[in-house]
Amino acid sequence: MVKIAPSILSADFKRLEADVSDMIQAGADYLHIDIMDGTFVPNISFGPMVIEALRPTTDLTFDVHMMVQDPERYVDEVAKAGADIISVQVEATKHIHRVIQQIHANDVKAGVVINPGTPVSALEAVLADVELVLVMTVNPGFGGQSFIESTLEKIRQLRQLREEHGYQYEIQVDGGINDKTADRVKEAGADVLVSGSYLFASADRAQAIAEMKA
Ligand SMILES: O=C(CO)[C@@H](O)[C@H](O)COP(=O)(O)O
Ligand SMILES: [Co+2]
Repeated sequence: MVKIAPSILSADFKRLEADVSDMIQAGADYLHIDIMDGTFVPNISFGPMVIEALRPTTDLTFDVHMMVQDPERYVDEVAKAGADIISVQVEATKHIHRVIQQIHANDVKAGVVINPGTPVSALEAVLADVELVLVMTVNPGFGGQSFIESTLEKIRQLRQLREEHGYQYEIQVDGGINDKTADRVKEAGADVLVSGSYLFASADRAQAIAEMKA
């Protein structure tokens, strides 16, 4: 069964703790936390302080998606704040292998992320070293965008490479995931579905999560 990771970018920040706890009750498997720096992406969200504030409220897996230029500058701080998984964009660093080592040195699982315009081949050399591969199904920076069809093929490729080589990573998708697109990414081979605007706007979040998992 797939895992569901609500993205708190779409939460109500004035009642963040309550919104997070509501999603946990509703059946979330991971909490997806988007850090945006205003340089790698044209938006600024929040930093490690928010992770630190939420950490004592739950044991749920904190899945941190860093949309930050040169993420090596902040990985240690994000780990110390309480991340369980840290994923970095392959386009944002000249030293992807070194950043993965840095994440692991903090006893945190490492993920790598590719934008819709980046091919799977850009991370082939590190696929054996990571616990998660995130295929962006929208261009990163904002919630509420439409799913990009051409990303489905990359999910299939990652599934095939994992089978061929015995790699261990989970395949995660992020952007435009709702009741309709969920079935398509599952069929292509995704293991973890990130969803922000759709889940947070659902009148019955438990039902929305259960339907996505089904
Ligand atoms: O990383 C990002 C956006 O860059 C995401 O995690 C969004 O928060 C997903 O939002 P929806 O597309 O599901 O509304
Ligand atoms: Co994200």
